[in-house]
Amino acid sequence: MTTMTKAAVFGTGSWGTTFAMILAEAGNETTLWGRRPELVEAIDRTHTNLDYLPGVALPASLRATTDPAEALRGADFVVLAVPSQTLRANLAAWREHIPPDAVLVSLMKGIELGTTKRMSEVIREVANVPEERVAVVSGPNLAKEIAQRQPAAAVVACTDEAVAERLQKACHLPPWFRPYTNHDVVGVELGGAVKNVIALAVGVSAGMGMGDNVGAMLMTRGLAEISRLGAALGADPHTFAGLAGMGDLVATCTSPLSRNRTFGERLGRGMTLEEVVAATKQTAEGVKSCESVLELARKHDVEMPITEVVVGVVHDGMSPSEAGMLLMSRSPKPERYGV
Ligand SMILES: NC(=O)C1=CN([C@@H]2O[C@H](COP(=O)(O)OP(=O)(O)OC[C@H]3O[C@@H](n4cnc5c(N)ncnc54)[C@H](O)[C@@H]3O)[C@@H](O)[C@H]2O)C=CC1
Ligand SMILES: O=C(CO)COP(=O)(O)O
Repeated sequence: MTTMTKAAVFGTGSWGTTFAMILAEAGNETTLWGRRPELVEAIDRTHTNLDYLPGVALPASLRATTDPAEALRGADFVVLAVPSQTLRANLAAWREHIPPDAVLVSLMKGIELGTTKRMSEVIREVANVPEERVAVVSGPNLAKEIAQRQPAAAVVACTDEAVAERLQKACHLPPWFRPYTNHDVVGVELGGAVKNVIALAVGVSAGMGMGDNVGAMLMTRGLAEISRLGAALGADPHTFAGLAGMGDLVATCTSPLSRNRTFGERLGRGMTLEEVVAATKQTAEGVKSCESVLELARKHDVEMPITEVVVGVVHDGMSPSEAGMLLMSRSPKPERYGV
């Protein structure tokens, strides 16, 4: 007799809820953990998440709870979808209930402020687990499209190929969700975190009224920045041509659904930072992670000019036109990729 795979998903935001839908429909016994009792109760009873996914019918088999111990009981996969900057504190509160052999899965796309750690590093440190028990899911996965059952592909990364394949199997749901495996955890995570910073830049340019040449320039040179940082941190350069690199960069930088692009667009249109923050109801990871990405780049002596001006515009009062001027006035150089 085969027993059902059990998954606990932490975070009832748009991506946590959508990924929990996929896991539940793929046949895993899935429980969603959330902070707010009213929302959790509504998900559990009415199978809807009106706050984050209005109009979407969640699978009847998907359970929800505010009790981490209940969600984690017997879990094979512990999927983490909270904001990157709160993960450390969240996980510290949950770790005592995590089953000893469970695989911890990060859906998050950020770099921790202060430590410059990737989410898989934070998970390993706080939950005290080896790298073979930590996996990352990333790629062009705008949650709202997937929740409406549009097809999407993703990358499931783990240094242990067998673990990646196990997770791939658990979330493979034809014709809706197609996960590929990859062993390059560093590259997959960097692609996901840094594309948010580049999406802020593309958004600012669009908000200023710039056209597609500017967007394409920022995306392409942004990919060069991601690749340079990846090379310095030991990532596989091929990862950045894949779904978690180029794929996610294009989806996020071009989609009106992207919170990061939209945040940038509002700044580019002349709204103040306070106004944009007040108008942004969901997690736009690049807003905080641009600072930790830049710090990481400086630690490793990597030049990231787009990231620098994003930090300037978002945090240091630089005007969007000053940012554009700075980028375009850099000394001319040959186009070389990954250096
Ligand atoms: N929405 C999307 O399309 C995708 C998002 N991601 C990543 O997934 C992660 C989560 O994003 P979303 O679900 O979109 O965010 P969201 O903003 O929709 O939801 C965040 C969730 O975290 C909870 N939360 C906020 N502060 C918390 C705290 N202090 N402690 C515990 N829970 C807290 C919120 O209540 C909410 O349930 C982010 O790192 C994001 O970059 C990745 C792929 C796609
Ligand atoms: O990561 C995402 C798509 O893959 C979502 O991007 P935003 O966080 O900018 O909405």
